[in-house]
Amino acid sequence: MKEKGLLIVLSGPSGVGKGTVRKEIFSHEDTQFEYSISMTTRSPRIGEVDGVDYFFKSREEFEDLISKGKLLEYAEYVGNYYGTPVDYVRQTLEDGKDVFLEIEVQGAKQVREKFPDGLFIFLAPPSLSELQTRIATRGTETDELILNRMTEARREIELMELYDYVVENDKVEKACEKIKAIVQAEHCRRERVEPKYKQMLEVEK
Ligand SMILES: Nc1ncnc2c1ncn2[C@@H]1O[C@H](COP(=O)(O)OP(=O)(O)OP(=O)(O)O)[C@@H](O)[C@H]1O
Ligand SMILES: Nc1nc2c(ncn2[C@@H]2O[C@H](COP(=O)(O)O)[C@@H](O)[C@H]2O)c(=O)[nH]1
Repeated sequence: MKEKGLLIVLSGPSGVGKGTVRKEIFSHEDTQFEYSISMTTRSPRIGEVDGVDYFFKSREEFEDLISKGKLLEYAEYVGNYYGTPVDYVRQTLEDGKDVFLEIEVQGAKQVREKFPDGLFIFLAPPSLSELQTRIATRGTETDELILNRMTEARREIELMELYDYVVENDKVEKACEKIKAIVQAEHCRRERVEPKYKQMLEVEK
């Protein structure tokens, strides 16, 4: 029987660098994970492409997906919906491939309930002031939205102890290496070789 893939959830406050870290990981050809593109009702930022960065939806379309059970998880975050398409995730895991989700903390909590054996990694900022600087430097939010995201960030950081691992995103390369090492270690931990040895010992008897 084909082994199922591993569900990897990268979460953490807005602006910590989840997208930057994810893009760096996926920029390498040897990366074996499949990225699940989220749905959102947020408007595209300059340069964002529908079907690449997100599937951009109206509120009506998103609420229809919720009512049809098409989302593995969803959350309303600073005035917009964000959610993960359930069919894509389940099918890709069934195909034996690892799926990588990059989502906020409320959504990660819901995924934990449905996939308790997923791998949950919290990306933490070096400090709150550095987090605020990163959101502001990105230049995508108004001053009011930066404050809203910082309020959320304080709540989210309190929940980091619920994760399997916390990785500090001080330097992007270092954070990526740690995440890849965690995933590799998790695969080794799950690879059960006992049946093979039991069989060998049986043959010897
Ligand atoms: N290690 C780092 N050191 C300095 N700047 C960083 C680092 N990681 C990311 N950044 C910068 O911080 C800003 C926010 O990064 P990014 O958009 O990846 O965050 P995010 O967690 O994905 O945010 P959101 O959840 O809002 O989408 C970007 O301008 C990015 O270039
Ligand atoms: N619960 C979910 N959160 C998601 C999903 N996709 C992205 N996100 C998170 O939302 C915030 C805001 O994102 P932004 O692109 O507007 O900056 C951020 O923390 C994302 O990680 C999802 O499918 N579900």
